[in-house]
Amino acid sequence: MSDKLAEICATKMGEVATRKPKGLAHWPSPSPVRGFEAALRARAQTGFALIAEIKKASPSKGLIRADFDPAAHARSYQAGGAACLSVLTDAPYFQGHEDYLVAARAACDLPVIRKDFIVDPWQCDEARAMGADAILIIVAALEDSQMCEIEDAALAQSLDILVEVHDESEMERALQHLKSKLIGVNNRNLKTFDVDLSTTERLAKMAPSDVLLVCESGISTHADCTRMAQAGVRTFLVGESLMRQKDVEKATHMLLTGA
Ligand SMILES: O=C(O)c1ccccc1NCC(=O)[C@H](O)[C@H](O)COP(=O)(O)O
Repeated sequence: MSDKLAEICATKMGEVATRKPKGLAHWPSPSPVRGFEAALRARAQTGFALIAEIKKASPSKGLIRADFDPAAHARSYQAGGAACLSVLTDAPYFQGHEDYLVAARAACDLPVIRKDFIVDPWQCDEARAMGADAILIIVAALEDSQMCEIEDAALAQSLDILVEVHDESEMERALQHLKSKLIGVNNRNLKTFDVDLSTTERLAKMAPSDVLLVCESGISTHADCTRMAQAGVRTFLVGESLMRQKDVEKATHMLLTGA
């Protein structure tokens, strides 16, 4: 595990150990789950499928968007053609908040992943209570037994799971131990924060045909998407490059269609 990821996970474990899960008392009426993986699979059959990320700040770039409005972003992403949303709820490193997920999901019809560092199964219950449709499992952050427990907790809540890998050994662990067929290859090196799209091209060769691969991080143009499609990957998770745009709807459409 990289030093940065270890630091983030230690912070998250401290937080999880010292506070109680927020549940139905906090979010009294979670709406029915929206199919996250199904939406991506449907869209990837006919074009590029986009998970558009609502990301105020990041460890690598600091503040990305000062005039941050998650509901407005959600509407623009949907109008621009996104299939799903990703909303950062981690506060210490991404300046995220659970309220951003609630606001974004209420503003559109898209399925939403709670983008956070899930280190304890109860975070899955909390994710569903706030309205999330999917959670992230970061293979690099967890032991095999931990990631299986978290996956089972997510499935018990009818949540979809995006499994995130960075290299060959993490891809092998994901394929060997987890049930989810939605696997994201993160192109960001967590030691240097450099992004290298060839990571997806390399790891795509390892994925069985029933796995839907998601190319994560460092995508900023339609040409990037077209390049990834040569490796058989038609599904993308994009944050920063869209968050920095003035006209988010137009930029989302341009990313997906090239026009
Ligand atoms: O974005 C970061 O700086 C970062 C640093 C450390 C751990 C994770 C990080 N990002 C999480 C993500 O997976 C990205 O937000 C997501 O793939 C979108 O990437 P991008 O399009 O490059 O914003």
